[in-house]
Amino acid sequence: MSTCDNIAMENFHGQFYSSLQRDREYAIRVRHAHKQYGTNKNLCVVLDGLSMTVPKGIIYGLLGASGCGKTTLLGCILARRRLNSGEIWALGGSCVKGARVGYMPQELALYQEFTIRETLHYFGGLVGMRAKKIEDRLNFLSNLLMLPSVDKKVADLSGGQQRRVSLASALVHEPELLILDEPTVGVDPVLRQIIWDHLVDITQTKGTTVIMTSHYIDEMRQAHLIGLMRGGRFLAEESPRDLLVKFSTDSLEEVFLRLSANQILMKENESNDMPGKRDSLTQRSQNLVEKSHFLPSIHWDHLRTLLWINGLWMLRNLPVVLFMLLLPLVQMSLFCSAIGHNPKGLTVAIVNYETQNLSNCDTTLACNSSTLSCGYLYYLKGKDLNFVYYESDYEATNSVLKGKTYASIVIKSNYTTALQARIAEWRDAEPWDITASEIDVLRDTTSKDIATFLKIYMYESFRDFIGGYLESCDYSPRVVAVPFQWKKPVYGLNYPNFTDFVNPGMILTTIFFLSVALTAGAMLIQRNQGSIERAMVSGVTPIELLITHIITQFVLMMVQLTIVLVWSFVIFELTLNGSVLLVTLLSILTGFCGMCFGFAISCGVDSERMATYTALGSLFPLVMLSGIVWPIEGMHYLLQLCSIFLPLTKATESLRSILQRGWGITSPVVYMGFISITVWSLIFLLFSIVLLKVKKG
Ligand SMILES: Nc1ncnc2c1ncn2[C@@H]1O[C@H](COP(=O)(O)OP(=O)(O)OP(=O)(O)O)[C@@H](O)[C@H]1O
Repeated sequence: MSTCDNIAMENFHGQFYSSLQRDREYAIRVRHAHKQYGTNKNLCVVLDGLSMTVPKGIIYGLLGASGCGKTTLLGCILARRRLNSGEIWALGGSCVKGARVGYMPQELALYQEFTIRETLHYFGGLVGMRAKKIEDRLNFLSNLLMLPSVDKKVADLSGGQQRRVSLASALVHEPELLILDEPTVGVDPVLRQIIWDHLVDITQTKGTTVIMTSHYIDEMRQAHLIGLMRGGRFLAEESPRDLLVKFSTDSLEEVFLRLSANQILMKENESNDMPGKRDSLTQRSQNLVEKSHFLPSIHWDHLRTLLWINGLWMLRNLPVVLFMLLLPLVQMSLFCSAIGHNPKGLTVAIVNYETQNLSNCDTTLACNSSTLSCGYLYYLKGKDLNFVYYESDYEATNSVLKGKTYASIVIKSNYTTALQARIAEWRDAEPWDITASEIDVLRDTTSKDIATFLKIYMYESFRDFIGGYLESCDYSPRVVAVPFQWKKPVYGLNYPNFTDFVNPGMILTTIFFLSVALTAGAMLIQRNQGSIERAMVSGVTPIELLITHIITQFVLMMVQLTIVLVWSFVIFELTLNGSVLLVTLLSILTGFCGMCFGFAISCGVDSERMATYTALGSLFPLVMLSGIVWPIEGMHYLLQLCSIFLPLTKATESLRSILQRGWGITSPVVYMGFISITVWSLIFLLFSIVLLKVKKG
């Protein structure tokens, strides 16, 4: 049972039972409808106690100036907008949707990239029509509405042709009730008459009820009944013939003008004589705001058609889809090859006062060596540095000042003898020997990482050099080593690398934000094209929309995920010590969370531009505060508190522990990541559903 039917069932009881019997004779009955937009300051009352009666099997023309509320009234009849107060009964229930109604909105609300045939199969499929029947109707309607080749894309049609496809989409399933918002705009007079003849024919032969709006007042002569709307009410609701006779004219336009003038006069009298009458009228109207339920109402026809249309959309937008699939590949390739590797080929200025003759520089480490400086430089060069030799420390300093080199290394003239003395007489070493055995280093530390790496290279090469020299003198190298015994790390590598640290966060951020972009983009495109609105009138529920989008995006996300994981662990061989299954599951949950966030964004904002700003605006705080590029322990304690509540923080910690520590799901750090990302997905989903509900008004 659909949401609509549920509401109708609720309202069967009590005071409405008898009136419902009466309402069954009418296609539509509206009583004391009040609808306003905005709040106190910007209050705009569109329907002001309006009542409307549409018998079955007639054409009802809704006329009125632009902005008088015709579209709003149709939206309320279709339960796409809520009344503030008043009652609406449509085809015997409190709202009407699905196969019983055909709706042509004012805006086009068609997928531009689909052909006429695909468009009609989409709308027919949504209301459960079989393909054969749709084809028959397609032939009939394309002849009737003089459509071009049915295999032409909607985007390639003229404005008038596109509106005719929109009309055909409303007519395809031969509904009981047709609601057409300006169906004849942009249609030439001959075709306009053909459309009118068809509408008259289906009211007579099939008992169809048609409610239509038009700006061409005089074409409404052909309607059985017209409602002239102004100031939120009807000036008249009669047959055009009666109105023309009553006002002794042959122009409906003149009738409208004279009724409008009467209304202005009456309003002036009302406000002089009876202030407050309007308020009491509004208050007397019973508030029967439709209760919208989010009970799962799922139809296979809807799911099948929505999935087909989503797949077709991807096929028609192949460059966009390919871009979304290639993006993670490019991103992971760039990340793995550009981030976290030790800098190589750094240029360093060298001044070796011990020997300026490089060809004579003996690098052999022997106890009686006279050029130990050459030995040290040999080890340092092994760190892949690029040496530039200078004759004086003045020149070397200048090269650092001018940014030609990252550091200058100056070795004093009696380096070897001083170093040998320092080692042999370590306790009684003379101060000048200590000074002469020191190497002077001048660095440019504007790049923290390069400065740190240079320092590490110099320490490590000195450790290896001095160790080799001491061994050649039969000393233990440990005598001069820093007195720590670095055991093999419990988790991680002897030389931890930055790529491994950032990779878990990188994988999750990539999956999360690609899902956000895909989902928010697809939903907004459809919403702004009006196709979601139209699908909902065809009976599609928000839950069905969510399910089909989740399935479609899920397929894309799985491809993206496979690319990201294969690139990280197979191609770039980053550390993977834990379970591949857990890594995959956590990544899927993160992608799902991204989808839910994308839904929330698309429900919360109205334009793709705002969606992009929101997604970008959330990307940076998430990357900065989730411990992805820098440990959370290094952040301000207030930010540390914030970071706990972000969706990617616990998930990143969890993935890092799986990848590097090899921990399983029983570890609290690991399962907290799973719990946190699941809770966030639910929060985003609930938020989307609440927004959908609230925004409907
Ligand atoms: N979502 C909204 N929020 C605020 N105001 C709205 C909203 N939708 C419509 N309105 C206002 O309500 C009034 C009636 O709009 P509506 O679209 O129903 O008019 P209309 O009679 O269909 O106009 P037209 O013939 O030009 O299509 C207009 O003044 C419009 O600005």
